[in-house]
Amino acid sequence: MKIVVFGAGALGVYFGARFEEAGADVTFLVREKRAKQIHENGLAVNSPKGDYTFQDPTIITDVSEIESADLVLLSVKGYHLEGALESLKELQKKGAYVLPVLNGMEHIPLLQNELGKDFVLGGLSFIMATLNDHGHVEHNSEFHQVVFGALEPTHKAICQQLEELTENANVDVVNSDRILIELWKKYMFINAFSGITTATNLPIGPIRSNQETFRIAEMVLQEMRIIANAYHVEVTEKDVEAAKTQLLNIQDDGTSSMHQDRRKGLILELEHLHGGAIRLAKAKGLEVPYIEAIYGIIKPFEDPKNM
Ligand SMILES: NC(=O)C1=CN([C@@H]2O[C@H](COP(=O)(O)OP(=O)(O)OC[C@H]3O[C@@H](n4cnc5c(N)ncnc54)[C@H](OP(=O)(O)O)[C@@H]3O)[C@@H](O)[C@H]2O)C=CC1
Ligand SMILES: CC(C)(CO)C(=O)C(=O)O
Repeated sequence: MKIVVFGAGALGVYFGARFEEAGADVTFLVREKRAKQIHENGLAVNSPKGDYTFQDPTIITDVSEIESADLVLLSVKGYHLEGALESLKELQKKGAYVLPVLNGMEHIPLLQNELGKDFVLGGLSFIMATLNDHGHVEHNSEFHQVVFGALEPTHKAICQQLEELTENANVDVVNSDRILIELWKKYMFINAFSGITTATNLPIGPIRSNQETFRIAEMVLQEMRIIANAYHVEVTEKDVEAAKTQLLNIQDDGTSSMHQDRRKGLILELEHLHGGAIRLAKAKGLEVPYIEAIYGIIKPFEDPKNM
C-alpha cells in the first residue's frame, strides 16, 4: 500500500513508522525547513512500544514528485489545513483517499467540499506524542491508537485494505463502522482535556485534585454532547461518563498536545478546536458558556508573544 504522510510532525512520523514496519511504502510530504531537519538528523521514534529508526526515509517537498498513492495520512494541525488543500487535491487526482487524523470536526466538511465526499475518510487517533529538538518523535504513553472508518459506502474497500495492512502491526488500529460518532466523542473529549490543561497551564493531575477546576472540564463535555446531538449524532450521557473516566485515568503528568504547544511557545489549535465548537453551537442557536470561557482564557496565548 502506498501511503503519503502529509505533515511529518509527531503523529505523522509515529504512524508513518508503524505503517512502514507493517510493510507499507511510506512517503513523507514535508516543507523545506522540515526536509532540511530530517536530512540532517534522520527520522526516528522513541517509544515505550518500541523505538523505530527510518533507514532511508522518502522525503519530498513537491507533490508533483508523487506518481500515485493509495492513501494520504493527513496529520497537519487545523491552522495549516488551508495551506494543504492544493496538494491534497493533486493527491486525490492521483487516486488517493485522504484519512485525516486531526482533532476537531470542521476539517471534515471543508475537505469534503474541496476533494469530494468520496475521497475523505473519517479518522482520529489516541496517542501522546511530540517532536523533540532533533525532530524525532517522543511517544509518552502506552496507548497508540488510530480509529478510522467509512463515511461513505465508497470508502469500504480502502478501509478494508488499511485494516489488512495493520492486522499484525505494532499499533492499535480500529476500522469502525460508527466513525462519525467516534469523531464526535473524540472532539468532546479533546475540547475538555486540551481546554482545561491549556487554560490552567497544568497537566491533568492537579486539575483533578481540585473539584472546582475539574468541574469545568465536565461541563465542557456536557456542552460538546449537546452540540453533537444538535447535529443528530448520538453522543450519550454514557459517553460523557466514559470520557470523564478517561480523564480520571490519565497519568498525573499527562497533558494535551495543545498544552504541550503552549509550553513550547507554538501556535495553538484553539480556533480549530474550541472556536470550531462555538461556531457549530451558534449555527444551531446553542449557548456554550463553558467552552466560550475556556476559549476566551486561552485566546491571548494564540500569540506566541504572550506565552
Ligand atoms: N501530538 C499528539 O499527541 C496528538 C495530536 N493530535 C492531532 O493531530 C494533528 C497533528 O498533530 P501533531 O502531529 O501533534 O502536530 P505537529 O505540529 O507535530 O505536526 C504537524 C506537521 O504538519 C506539517 N505541515 C503543516 N502544513 C504542511 C504542508 N502544507 N505541507 C507539509 N507539511 C505541513 C508541519 O510541518 P512544519 O514543520 O513545516 O510546520 C508539522 O511538521 C492535530 O490536529 C492534533 O490535534 C491528535 C492526537 C494526539
Ligand atoms: C488527548 C490526546 C493526547 C489523545 O490522543 C490528544 O488527542 C491530544 O492531546 O491532542
